[in-house]
Amino acid sequence: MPEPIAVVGAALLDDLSRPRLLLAARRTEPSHLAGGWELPGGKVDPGETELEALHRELREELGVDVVVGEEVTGPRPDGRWVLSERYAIRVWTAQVSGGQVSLLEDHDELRWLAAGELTSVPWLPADLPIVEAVGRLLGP
Ligand SMILES: Nc1nc2c([nH]c(=O)n2[C@H]2C[C@H](O)[C@@H](COP(=O)(O)OP(=O)(O)OP(=O)(O)O)O2)c(=O)[nH]1
Repeated sequence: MPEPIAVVGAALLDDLSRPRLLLAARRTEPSHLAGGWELPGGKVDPGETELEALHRELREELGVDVVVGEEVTGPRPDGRWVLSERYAIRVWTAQVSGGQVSLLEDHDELRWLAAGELTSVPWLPADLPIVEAVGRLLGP
């Protein structure tokens, strides 16, 4: 099996120390993923670390700087979550430290969801177990 392409994503929380809300973003492309909700992020570019990629993607997509919290580890031995045959994602919690969350690229809607609202949007199927894990971090 070839190594999967590295993707990174942020479980952007309203407050890292007392999280109640998770940011969900609706994809605009490609067509087979459009309309599905995901965690902001994207592919790691050559020569970039995963965390550099995370900060870059959040600036590009949402126009924000963030403080990164803990990794939300997935079932793979390397902590990643399988997205598809080709892609696997590493996910970290994060909180906005600068700028306003805005729709700049790749998404056409954003929603801050409380624990009881996490199933109110159609997440991309691969994100469901990730969102479930993040949901366990959210308080009332
Ligand atoms: N960013 C992100 N991608 C996800 C999630 N769930 C999921 O299945 N994917 C898939 C969609 C894509 O096939 C792949 C990530 O690619 P991307 O399109 O977000 O990456 P990118 O911003 O670097 O895109 P590009 O520059 O190559 O167009 O992973 C998720 O929660 N976040």
